[in-house]
Amino acid sequence: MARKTAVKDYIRTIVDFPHEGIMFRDVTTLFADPRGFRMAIDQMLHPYAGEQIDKVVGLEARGFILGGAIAHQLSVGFVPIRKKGKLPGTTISQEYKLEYGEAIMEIHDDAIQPGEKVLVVDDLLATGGTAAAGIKLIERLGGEIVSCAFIIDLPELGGRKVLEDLGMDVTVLCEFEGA
Ligand SMILES: O=P(O)(O)OC[C@H]1O[C@H](OP(=O)(O)OP(=O)(O)O)[C@H](O)[C@@H]1O
Ligand SMILES: Nc1ncnc2[nH]cnc12
Repeated sequence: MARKTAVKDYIRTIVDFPHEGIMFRDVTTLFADPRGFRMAIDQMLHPYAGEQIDKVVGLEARGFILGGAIAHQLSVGFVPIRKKGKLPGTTISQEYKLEYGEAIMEIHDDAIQPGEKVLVVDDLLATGGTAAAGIKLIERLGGEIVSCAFIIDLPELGGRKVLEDLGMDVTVLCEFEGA
């Protein structure tokens, strides 16, 4: 490939993973490259310069990698939203739809204080089910979501509209066609 100049150039596509017909957009190649990783973090943060953000919330699992770096850069705390049964303290739960069946996300019930301004972070927006569950958990704790930031949007899967219909501001760094 020619010289990489954009975040999208660092993302690898694996065909037929985890199922036949899926074009898996693999951000590990972006994370592994110091220039690419810094570019992604800087660009994800850029729209929020000067905005008040009290907490960064990352969605399991790749949202933890991005969220940790972004929270560190902002000098604010990081909060994980995890799949059911992983968090040790008292949690609240939210069901969400997967391609097949349903799953449950959880957050510690003392992780966000009412009125705190929250930035939600994940690597990829597909159907929006994961992020919508995260949004509901944060709002149930009284958090005020400033925005939801992703590296990748898969527009054909409609997640951006799902989040915007929930009243969310959404930022993405790049789009890929196909599921
Ligand atoms: O918009 P959606 O249709 O909800 O899909 C997006 C989610 O799917 C991927 O995570 P995955 O469920 O593969 O979990 P993992 O990061 O723990 O592997 C991705 O990192 C998002 O969190
Ligand atoms: N195509 C895809 N690539 C990576 N992660 C995903 N999560 C849902 N769809 C995905």
